[in-house]
Amino acid sequence: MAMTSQVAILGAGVMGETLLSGLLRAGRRPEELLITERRAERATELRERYGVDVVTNVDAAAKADTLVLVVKPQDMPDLLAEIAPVIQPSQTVVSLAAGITTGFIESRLPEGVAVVRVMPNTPALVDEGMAAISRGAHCDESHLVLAEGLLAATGRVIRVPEKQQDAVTAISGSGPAYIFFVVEAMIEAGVHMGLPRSTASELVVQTVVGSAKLLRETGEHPTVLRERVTSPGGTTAAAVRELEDHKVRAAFLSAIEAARNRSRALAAE
Ligand SMILES: NC(=O)C1=CN([C@@H]2O[C@H](COP(=O)(O)OP(=O)(O)OC[C@H]3O[C@@H](n4cnc5c(N)ncnc54)[C@H](O)[C@@H]3O)[C@@H](O)[C@H]2O)C=CC1
Ligand SMILES: O=C(O)[C@@H]1CCC=N1
Repeated sequence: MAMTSQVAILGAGVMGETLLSGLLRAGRRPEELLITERRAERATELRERYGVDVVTNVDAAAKADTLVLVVKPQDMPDLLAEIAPVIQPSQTVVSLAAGITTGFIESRLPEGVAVVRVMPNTPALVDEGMAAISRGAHCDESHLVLAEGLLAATGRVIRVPEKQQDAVTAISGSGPAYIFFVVEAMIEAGVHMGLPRSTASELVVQTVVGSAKLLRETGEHPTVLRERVTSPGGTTAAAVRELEDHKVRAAFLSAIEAARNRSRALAAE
């Protein structure tokens, strides 16, 4: 039986810390949270920074009602083997690992444990995260609501059928990296044209933030917004023609399909 209403975050790397800090910002007390972390130095750093207890995986699985698994997909089998002997069907498992199915996790835990699969993203660190959640075989509404409560601390949450999770991973899970890639390229272009790096950086970052806000607040289709920037015979038309000539749109389609395929392959590994 779980003894408290604690949430344990198992694996406190980039995404584990993002969730931990988000829960604390959203008003959870450090005593309600536990973390586990294989790297001792990292564990000490997080305990000092956030005032949360660091425990072993077995202790976390014995104590917490909700276990949030945030290790790399490759580390998941070992972690599941470690917690399986102590976990009870009254506990809820929430997995943030790319490519790992609820069926895989269920098959390695005692019969009846509710598993929720989540794909978050790193803008959660500034409360602008996008998370998609899917139910496992033993989940009811209360488990989904519980997972939504955790993820809503750091941004938006939607529910998707699990078969869509590989595509979700490729779009919003990896998505911030594509945007940062574009930002890097735009800053580099500014520097090539002689702008100071700091000027180029400020211009690009605010342009990305402003464009995102315009999309969100107007609800307009991106094509409409792009057409508004594109004066006939003007500068934008010249640039967009180059993007089309370099098949940038096709490159995005291929890149995102590669991410989707990699998510599928992680499950097989
Ligand atoms: N970084 C991202 O943007 C996103 C990551 N994810 C998923 O989140 C998971 C974690 O990713 P990151 O945080 O980026 O990786 P990371 O490598 O930064 O963090 C994983 C942490 O788990 C620890 N760890 C590994 N095995 C452990 C064990 N048995 N017990 C305790 N701690 C253990 C590692 O020492 C490390 O600190 C992955 O499954 C990934 O697919 C999902 C969406 C976005
Ligand atoms: O690159 C990865 O595998 C993880 C999943 C989504 C974002 N980062």
